[in-house]
This record gives sequence, structure tokens and C-alpha cells, in this order.
Amino acid sequence: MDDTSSSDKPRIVLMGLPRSGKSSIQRVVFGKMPPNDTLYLESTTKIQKEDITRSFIDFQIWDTPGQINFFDPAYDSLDIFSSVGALIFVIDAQDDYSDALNRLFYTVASAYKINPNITFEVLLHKVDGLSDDYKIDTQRDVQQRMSDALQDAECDYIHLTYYLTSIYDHSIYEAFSKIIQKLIRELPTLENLLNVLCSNSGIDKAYLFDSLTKIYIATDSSPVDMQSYELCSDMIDVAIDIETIYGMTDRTQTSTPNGLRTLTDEAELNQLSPTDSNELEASHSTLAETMKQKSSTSNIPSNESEASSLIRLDNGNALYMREVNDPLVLICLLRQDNFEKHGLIDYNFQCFKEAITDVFDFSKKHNTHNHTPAPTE
Ligand SMILES: Nc1nc2c(ncn2[C@@H]2O[C@H](COP(=O)(O)OP(=O)(O)OP(=O)(O)O)[C@@H](O)[C@H]2O)c(=O)[nH]1
Repeated sequence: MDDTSSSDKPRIVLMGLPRSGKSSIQRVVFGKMPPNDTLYLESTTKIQKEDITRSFIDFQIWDTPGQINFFDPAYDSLDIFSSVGALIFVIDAQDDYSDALNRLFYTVASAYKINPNITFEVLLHKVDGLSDDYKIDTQRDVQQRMSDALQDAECDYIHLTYYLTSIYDHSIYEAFSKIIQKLIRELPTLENLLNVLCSNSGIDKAYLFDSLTKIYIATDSSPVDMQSYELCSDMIDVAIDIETIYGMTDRTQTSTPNGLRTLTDEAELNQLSPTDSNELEASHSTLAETMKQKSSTSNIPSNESEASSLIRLDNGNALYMREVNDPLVLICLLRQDNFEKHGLIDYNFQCFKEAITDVFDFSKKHNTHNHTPAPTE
């Protein structure tokens, strides 16, 4: 990360008062930093830029120092904000947020004048320490005060979207999923493909995840509920842990007696149960039934690898994960009865995968074409 690289990718800019949590968010979501380690982060003194390039996700994220006013004539605000896709303003919800709201209003009004295509996203952050009632009251209060301020300034056409977030749970990933989806041009096509897959395969809910960040880049059009998202997102951790234990490279390097390995792994699996979210009836999911089939072994090149994993839950549901390409994975929630026809699901998945690959290749060509300089005569 540095502040010298320039790029024509869409930008996601993190702004907000000092210590609101901007750097922590960037490190936890995109750098896999454990949330507790953010306690030792130092204050950001210059813009930190990071390129995020994966299937369908292609942008640059900027972490800005909280104390700098980028609309000051000393800065080239036109250059900074003209390629911004999303401006994420972080507010510390555990603190008095009056100053933050003044800054938010000023930032939004100034950035909109430069680039009206920016999507404005407001994170009411650090809500882990707050009760549910307090969270809702805070969101209502912030929304009301901002809407009054924008109305008074006759700027009520500026739309802000609000999220309650914390780096200590899934909420930050869910918020980023929604924010990033707005920047994915192929989203309607991906959603259509997921709808077709679900309706033809008896799947109740399907998410297309970036397995490195646990951000879902698309889902079918049935409503998203937090519990199904959390279960699917936890499944990525479970699968990665199993892969770390049983992955072929590791296995050859750390050959321990098989019996001992299995016992240890089962104990670990039970600790990793996604049913920690005990609101869900699916307690005691039988993770012993988790199976991992990695066909990326000796004779298949790694870029053609195809991992799959199944977790049966005690409430009659199942979680089914298939690798689309590295790092995209499809995670579905379905009735176990419907999984009986998994030949059909697997066939439909192959068609889905081919369609996704076609869409991706088409977008890549389109992007390359758009970025190729016109020949000079
Ligand atoms: N409780 C709680 N603390 C958080 C959360 N996110 C960040 N923090 C803490 O907030 C403090 C400040 O976080 P930073 O990420 O350094 O804040 P910043 O906005 O980047 O600050 P500047 O670089 O000074 O602009 C750190 O101690 C983090 O551990 C959260 O979701 N919940």
C-alpha cells in the first residue's frame, strides 16, 4: 500500500473523523487482520491506497487520514473525487457524533458538486458495544438529522445509505457486500443466473462469495436474511480450515498417523460449528458429515481445481458449497430432501459455472478494449 500509485479503477474512499475505525475496516475486510489487532493501529497520516482485483471485483480502496480536509484548496479535490465510485463515511457510534455529522454533511455536499455519480454510504460503526434498541435509535437520529440538514441546504436529492457495522461480527462484510455490488456492472446478469440456478435446482438461497474477503458479490432475488448469510459465510471458514488440514500439499509435508489426525480434526470441526449462531434451529449440525472433495490433486492443473463441501444441519437443511473459480465460490442453502437430486444440481452448477466464465471473459475483453488507447494516425 502506498500513496503514490495512480489508477483509473473506480475508487472506494473511506472518510470520517480520526479514530472512527477506517483503517481497522480496511485491514480486517481486505487484509484479514484479526479485529483485536486493530487496537494497535497507528493514526493514518497519508492516503493509503490498495488495489483489489479479483473476479468481477476491480477497484482501488483509499484509506484517508481523518484530520485532513480534502476540499481545502491545498488539495486537488477534483482529481481525488472525479473517479470515486463509493464514498464510505465512517461514524463512531459509541462516541458523540455531532461533529461527525457536520463533517459528513460538508463532505457529501462538496463531493456531490464534483461528482454526482458517487454513491454515498454511511457506516454507523462500532455498534458491537450497543444494545439493539440503542442501535436503532442512533440510526434513526442520524438519518433524521442528516435528512433535515440536506433539506435545509436544498440538497435533498443526495441519497445516503446507512449501515450498522462492527469489525467484530459479520455486519461489516454484509455492508461491504452491498456497497461493492453497486459497483459491479454485471450484477443483474449474475443475479439472473443465480435465480435460474435456484429455481431449477430446488435451492432456497444462493450466494456468490469472494472467498478471500467473505464478501458476497451477488445473490438470488429472494430476500437476504442475516442468519443465512452468516451460516454461508462461516462455511467458508470451515472449508478453508479443512483445506488447511487435509490439503494435499500440507498432507505430504506433515504426515501424521491418520487415526490421530481424524480425531483431532473432528474435535476442531465441532468447535467450528456454524451453529454458534444459536438463534437458528440448526443447532448441533453434524459437521462429521462435512465432506471435502478436492479434485485438484496430482493430475488436474490447479487452475481447473474444483472443491465442494456439504454440511447437513439438524433442521433438515443443508449447506452446499462449490468452487466456481479461484476465489469465487457458490454457497447454497437448501432442503436436504432436495439434495437427493444432487446429480441435477451438479449438472445445473456446471451450466452456471460456464455462464459465469463467459460473462467474466466478456467483461474482461470489454474492459481491455475500453482501456486500449485509440491508434493515432
Ligand atoms: N469496539 C470497536 N472498536 C473498533 C471497531 N473498529 C475499529 N475500532 C477501534 O477504533 C480505534 C481506531 O481505529 P482506526 O482504524 O485506527 O481509526 P481511523 O479512523 O483509521 O483513525 P485515523 O487513522 O486517525 O483517521 C482502534 O482502537 C480500533 O480497534 C469496531 O467495530 N468496534
